[in-house]
Amino acid sequence: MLAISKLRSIAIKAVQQACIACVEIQSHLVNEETINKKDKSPVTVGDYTVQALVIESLLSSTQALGESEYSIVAEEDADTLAEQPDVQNKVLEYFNRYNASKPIDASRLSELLDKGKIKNPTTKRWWTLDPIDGTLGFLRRDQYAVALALMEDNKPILGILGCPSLPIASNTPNDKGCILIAQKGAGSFIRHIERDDEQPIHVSTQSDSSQAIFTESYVSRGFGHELNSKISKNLGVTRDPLRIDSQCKYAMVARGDSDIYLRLTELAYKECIWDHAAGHIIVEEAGGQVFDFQGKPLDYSVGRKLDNNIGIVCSNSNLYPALKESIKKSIDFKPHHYTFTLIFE
Ligand SMILES: Nc1ncnc2c1ncn2[C@@H]1O[C@H](COP(=O)(O)OS(=O)(=O)O)[C@@H](OP(=O)(O)O)[C@H]1O
Ligand SMILES: [Mg+2]
Repeated sequence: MLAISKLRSIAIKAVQQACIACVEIQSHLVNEETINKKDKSPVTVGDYTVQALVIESLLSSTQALGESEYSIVAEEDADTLAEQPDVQNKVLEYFNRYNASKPIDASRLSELLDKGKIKNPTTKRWWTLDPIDGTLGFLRRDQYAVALALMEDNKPILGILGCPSLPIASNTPNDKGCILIAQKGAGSFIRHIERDDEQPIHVSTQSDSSQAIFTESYVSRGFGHELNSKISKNLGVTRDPLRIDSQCKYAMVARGDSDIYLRLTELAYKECIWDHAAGHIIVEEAGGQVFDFQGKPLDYSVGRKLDNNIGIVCSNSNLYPALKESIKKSIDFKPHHYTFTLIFE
């Protein structure tokens, strides 16, 4: 099996190229290039182009080193794209521009995209990819991320988050575009999209909950923001939350710009694994905690969704115990986890 350090470089290269493509595609995006998937979430030329580019890059880099193919679990597939010939042509045009040495046709494009369609990985190591996490942020020209994780025995061992619109540091707001990287047992790092040097990152040491900085989704889905404000009130938080799209929220906690990220929108919603695997290991390797609302570890062993988990609790280590208590005070989970009620004083 390939050394993890080799796969780390391969994954960074794939995400770096994807980020460059995202920036260009975003600058040319017009509404016609947005179509609706069955679930009505917007999928753009960007999502398909990036999924195909990353899969092609991972396959060719690992194959060149004689490694057998790893399963890939990714957000998009070719079905909706095939119904939209104009969008498909645009995706092919972009793909072949970035992959000029090995141009492909529509059928190979579908084949590449559909590699990500599997329900359950069949290899010990497997990739999970969200080509554009935070599609709404991408369309709004705000925050989004290319999220790639390598799993081994159903746990993340590598996480790469490409954040093309996120400033490399909070004190240099105009210097945008960073990649966060974590390898199991080797820490978390940040690098600029256009530079090779990496700096270690750590979660904050904040232990005064009144000063804690919460981060939550930009859009409030279900009872999301209401629940978070309940929990932060019970924790004694006094500051307004940050609202950011995508796994950039994990990035903010991992580098200490935020102390807590909470996510629970409705009980019936099951989180997609590609929305969490990369951010999860990046926060853990930066010294933070990632569990669900009942304190359970995230279980990536049951297919494309976190079916055994309820929501996400991500925090620096100092605040985690008090946060758990505040969650207990704010939500009453009923037996068998079928329902819960927010507790109002
Ligand atoms: N109901 C509900 N609850 C929780 N999560 C949901 C829900 N519906 C969708 N999604 C997934 O959320 C991903 C975007 O999350 P964000 O936190 O970036 O949302 S937001 O843009 O800030 O509102 C988004 O990922 P992308 O599709 O990659 O953008 C979805 O996978
Ligand atoms: Mg996506």
